[in-house]
Amino acid sequence: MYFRAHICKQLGNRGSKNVANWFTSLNLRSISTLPFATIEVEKVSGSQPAEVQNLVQGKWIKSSNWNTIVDPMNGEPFIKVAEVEKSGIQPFVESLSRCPKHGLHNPFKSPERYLMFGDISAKAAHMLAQPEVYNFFARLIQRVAPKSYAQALGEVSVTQKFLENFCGDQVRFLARSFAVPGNHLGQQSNGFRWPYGPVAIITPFNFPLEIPVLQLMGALYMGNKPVLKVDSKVCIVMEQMMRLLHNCGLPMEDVDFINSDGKTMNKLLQEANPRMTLFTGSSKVAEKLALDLKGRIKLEDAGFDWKILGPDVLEMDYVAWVCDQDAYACSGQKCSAQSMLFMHENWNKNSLISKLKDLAARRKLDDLTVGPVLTLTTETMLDHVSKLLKIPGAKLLFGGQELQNHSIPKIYGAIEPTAVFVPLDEMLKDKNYDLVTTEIFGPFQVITEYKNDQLPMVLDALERMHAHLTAAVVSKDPLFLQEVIGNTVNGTTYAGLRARTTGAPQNHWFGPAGDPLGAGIGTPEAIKLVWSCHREIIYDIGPMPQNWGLPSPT
Ligand SMILES: N[C@@H](CCC=O)C(=O)O
Repeated sequence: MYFRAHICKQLGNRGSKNVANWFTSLNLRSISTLPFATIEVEKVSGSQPAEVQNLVQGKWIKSSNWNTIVDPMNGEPFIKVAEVEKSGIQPFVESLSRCPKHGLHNPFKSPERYLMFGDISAKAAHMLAQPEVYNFFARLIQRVAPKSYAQALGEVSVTQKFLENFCGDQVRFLARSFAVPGNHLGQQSNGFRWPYGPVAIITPFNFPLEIPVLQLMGALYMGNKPVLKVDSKVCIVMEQMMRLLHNCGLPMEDVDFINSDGKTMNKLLQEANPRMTLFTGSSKVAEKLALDLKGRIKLEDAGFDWKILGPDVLEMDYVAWVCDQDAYACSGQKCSAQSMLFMHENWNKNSLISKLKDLAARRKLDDLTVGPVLTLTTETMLDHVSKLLKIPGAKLLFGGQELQNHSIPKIYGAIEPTAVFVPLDEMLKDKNYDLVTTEIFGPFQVITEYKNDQLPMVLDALERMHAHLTAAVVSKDPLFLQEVIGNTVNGTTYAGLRARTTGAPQNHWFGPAGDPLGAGIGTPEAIKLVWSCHREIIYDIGPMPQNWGLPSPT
């Protein structure tokens, strides 16, 4: 993306220090003059808390129930979210119910809306490419889901590029149909992409902009009417983005935006009965929703994502750097984060671990290259480390300590980038396997080692895992890549010397495989699969066969 290249060049000239300060010191147009924004991102604080509202039936509404969000960096209450209570869901239920099953548009109804969304995407992409706008969103993401400026900007960049991809005619091309000649004159079958109509989207805290925008726009493009719920801790980002989209022409009534607790959302889903719900988040909630919604759901849930370093040791510094980014960028809070590294013994002989340790030591709270963990406490994570260290042969490779000199509130976690070594044979034992493969959504990974003849054990470990989201096979040997890819299932698998587990841009399908409920995000295939179903219209218009006579019954 051109603005990314521009920024990187600037950053290169200045070093990566204090990037946020550098941006705020730029002579940017005052944030309050952004045509859509209702907040000033640098001013949101305990003394000037921001408010987040709900949108239903085309109107922004407050609520008498305010949920206070604390600043993850210092515990100050800094955002007030108007949360809809159970008694307040009726307008949302009515709004969804007004949308028929055949959607707001489809190939036979209001096709001009496909073009309208092409225009909205073009305008929104252009707007997000303006420095004052992308900086606004990158900083807002940093305020609520602390990550480095580069990581926050990466999220804005993926979103901007995604919108560019669906400008002009690209939305209508998503609904491309096909025709197959029939058995006789006048018969022809046509396959169409059909919307579900009323739908729901539930998204997590870790990508406050990228995940909701990509899913929301996909839902809209295909003709659905979504109600969107984003994790309350970060919902302010999407609330502001909704305002940007309205500014770019999105009709106010096309999307409802709700803030509530999980129970209220569950009640809304039960009563409004959306035809499809897309859930991105933890496996536990996903399983409950699948039951409650009787399977009318698609999921992008947890990933215990792994990387295998093959026997050929090459480009050690590069591979070590990718491992560090995959395990610890965003403090390990990506669904794609590297949770387990299987390293061929040749890498261990070549000091990979000491390189990983040095790279992890560069991370600091000042620039948010390591920061608060929003779903686990320090105690829970360190407790997990101690349990792993009781396994025979296990050892702490680095980390394992609370961050120093921080004011991250106790409800959140704050640990150094951490790696624990667990021997492969111990990991595979039934009594250890579940513990070793428990996903810790923080700056934490397990590292293990294998020898040439132990690849089947590694593949066995992978076969026994439950969530199959991202994976990386690092090797130049095509036969090795073939062997590992052919015996595994992860939906987004990178293969080759530069393989990674994280950082999927909008042009890579991102989603789990091996699960009929698995959803995808980003690409045209993901949009079509998640947000539309197949409808076949078989035209059979005649003429009647010559000399047709009444056949015997069959
Ligand atoms: N692009 C992000 C994932 C977004 C999730 O749906 C990554 O690669 O970690």
